[in-house]
Amino acid sequence: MPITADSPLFQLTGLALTAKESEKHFATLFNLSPNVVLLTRFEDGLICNANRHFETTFGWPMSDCMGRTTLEIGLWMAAQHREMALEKTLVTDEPASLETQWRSRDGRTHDGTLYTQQIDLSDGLYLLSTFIDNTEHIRAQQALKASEEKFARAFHSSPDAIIITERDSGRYIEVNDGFSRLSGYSASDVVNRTVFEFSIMADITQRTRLIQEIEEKGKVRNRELLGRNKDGELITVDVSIDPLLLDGTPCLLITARDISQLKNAQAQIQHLAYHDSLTNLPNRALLMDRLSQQIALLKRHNLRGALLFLDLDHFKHINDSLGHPVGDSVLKIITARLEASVRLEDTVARLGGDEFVVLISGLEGSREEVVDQVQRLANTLRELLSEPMFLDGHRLQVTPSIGIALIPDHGSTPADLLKRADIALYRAKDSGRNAIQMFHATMQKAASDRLRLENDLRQALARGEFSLSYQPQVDTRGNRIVGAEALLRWQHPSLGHLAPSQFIQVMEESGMILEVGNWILEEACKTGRELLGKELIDGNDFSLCVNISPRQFRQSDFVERVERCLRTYGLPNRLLKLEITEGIVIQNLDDTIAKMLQLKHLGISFAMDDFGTGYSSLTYLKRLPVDALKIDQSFVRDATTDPNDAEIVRAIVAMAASLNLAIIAEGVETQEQLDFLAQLDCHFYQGFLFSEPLSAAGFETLLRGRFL
Ligand SMILES: Nc1nc2c(ncn2[C@@H]2O[C@@H]3COP(=O)(O)O[C@H]4[C@@H](O)[C@H](n5cnc6c(=O)[nH]c(N)nc65)O[C@@H]4COP(=O)(O)O[C@H]3[C@H]2O)c(=O)[nH]1
Repeated sequence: MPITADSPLFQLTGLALTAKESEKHFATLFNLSPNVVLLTRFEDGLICNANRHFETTFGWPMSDCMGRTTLEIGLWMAAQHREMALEKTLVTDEPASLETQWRSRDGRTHDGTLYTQQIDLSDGLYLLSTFIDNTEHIRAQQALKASEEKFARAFHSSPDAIIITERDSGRYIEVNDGFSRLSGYSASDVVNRTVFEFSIMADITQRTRLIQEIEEKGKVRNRELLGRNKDGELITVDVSIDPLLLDGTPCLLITARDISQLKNAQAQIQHLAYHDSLTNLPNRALLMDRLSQQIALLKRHNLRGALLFLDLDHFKHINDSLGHPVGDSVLKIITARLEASVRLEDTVARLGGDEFVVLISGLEGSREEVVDQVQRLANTLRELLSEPMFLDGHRLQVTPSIGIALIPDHGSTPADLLKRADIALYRAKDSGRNAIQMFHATMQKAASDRLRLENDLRQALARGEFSLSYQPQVDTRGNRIVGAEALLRWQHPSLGHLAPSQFIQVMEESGMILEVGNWILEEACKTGRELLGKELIDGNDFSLCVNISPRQFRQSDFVERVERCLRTYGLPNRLLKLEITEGIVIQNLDDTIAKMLQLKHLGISFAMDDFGTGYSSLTYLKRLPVDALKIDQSFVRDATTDPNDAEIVRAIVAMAASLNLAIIAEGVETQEQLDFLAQLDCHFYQGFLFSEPLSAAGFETLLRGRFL
């Protein structure tokens, strides 16, 4: 209520004051009023007086607005507003109130409550207006409302469950939709009831501990808890809690998020990271983990364990010839057989491809007894895995090779043990496969020697340490040189000259034979070209024999490579004879035959090397388009002394004759051997008797001597 001249206070104080003093007093009150007070002429709003507050609030000093009307200075937002205010004063003597807006000099709008009252003074009718500026208050209220709305929206639309409970009683005060989604309970189900009446928190005793933690640390963040929904299902939730004071009551603001799916996904990822997807067996990472646990455990209990490293013999052939789906099924059957034959506490792992590892733990007894136990188990596994399996109409039999390392005898770290079991496996394979081999310290040396050899071999080609020797092949009838076999030589920087038998297999296994084999072919063709150019050999009556390893032959572009090489050196195709071994037919006979036919079509011929030492299947031989058989030197060597070998040589010669194949004997060292062969009508041979393998220059000299 504005203070006016008629106000009780004024009148009360006025009783004791003179008119002059009253006027002064009024002026003081007028100016000191915390509200805006304005005196205008009733009829037109001419500004007669305004207090300081008016001046500061609306930016109109008295000097600027005196003598102007309120409409002229734009105080009202609209002229009707003023009329409404005037009208209100007509119906009551009391100050009339009106919610309105006034505009300040700089155009800003002020919301306020306007009290107006007519004052009848001696010189006319006036309007005393008191404006209580509510702008800030209204703005603050609006901001509060907006903020409340914002929070209410955030509260209700949050994907997370948000719950407010009283801290001590556990009474639900408010829950959002997220809570209903998570728990299955609606707000009306729970509000005003306590958390103790539900089992939404699977273990309610945790609540006390959480409250304690809040008291100590001020909050709880991202705690993984178990919840239970209305259907009784357990859910894993991530919970954060903050303390809250509502109307003086300590409360808890709880946000919870269902992380069950996330946990499942995490568990799945974890599983995938530690398991092989095809067989679901533990993979290398998990095996290594279990192995290190086992090593510690066995040590503590003074027990032994064993690591069995298994690999399936010729598994690649199954994949290559019957396809990967059959290969996969074989691996699954092997997995099932392995799992069925070990104890639950043992681990069967797949390291990849056809490599499996069985970790046997807790073996008691003396070392001999443990070795015996493990060997018996390995043998059982070997027999079990070798049982035939029937897949896709195929009867398959896969045999394993098994390497064994004893824990802790053969290593104290997972890596060492695995490496040693692998070394033993390698030895088992080397000894003819389908075998079991226990690690032995001497194997370590062999393995590291082999590794060194492999590393040295990798650099041999680039360092120019390889060369080719040529061993002449002779026709006894006329003692003519009818060909030469190119033989690889390696001059090792520290070990000196190494025979191919010491490194060809390493090259074959490591794949280096592809690159080196290419080089051999090129080198032989280059020499052939030179000899031809010098007319030291007859393009129509000479065979340049090059050994081709199975892996080299299996290259998909092998035919093109050979053709390209011959073209590059301008060598007649018929000059080239490829020496293959029976190993070539182990894989995909049809493909081998197709490739051979392609090469034969180009004029290239084939000799079957080391005949008699391998499978020597007549079925293969009949189907393979070879031109010649080479009698292995092991038979030739003893043919004159051992009747068995003599018989074998005789049989090979007869077989060659009946299949219409040429025949050549290798390793002929004595005249006696030569005579024996001649008597069988075997006239072609190579061997020290005629010449050792010679360097290209040496061979050239030999040829030159014969032509001169
Ligand atoms: N005791 C005796 N030995 C004789 C006699 N005449 C020749 N030899 C040796 O017998 C081997 C004949 O070669 P191979 O049977 O193809 O057997 C070869 C062949 O399988 C392989 N090899 C050699 N060079 C190559 C090559 O360039 N590529 C491939 N893939 N394998 C090769 O290494 C094997 C051994 O080669 P080398 O050590 O050069 O041994 C050669 C040769 O030096 C003899 O009268 N008495």
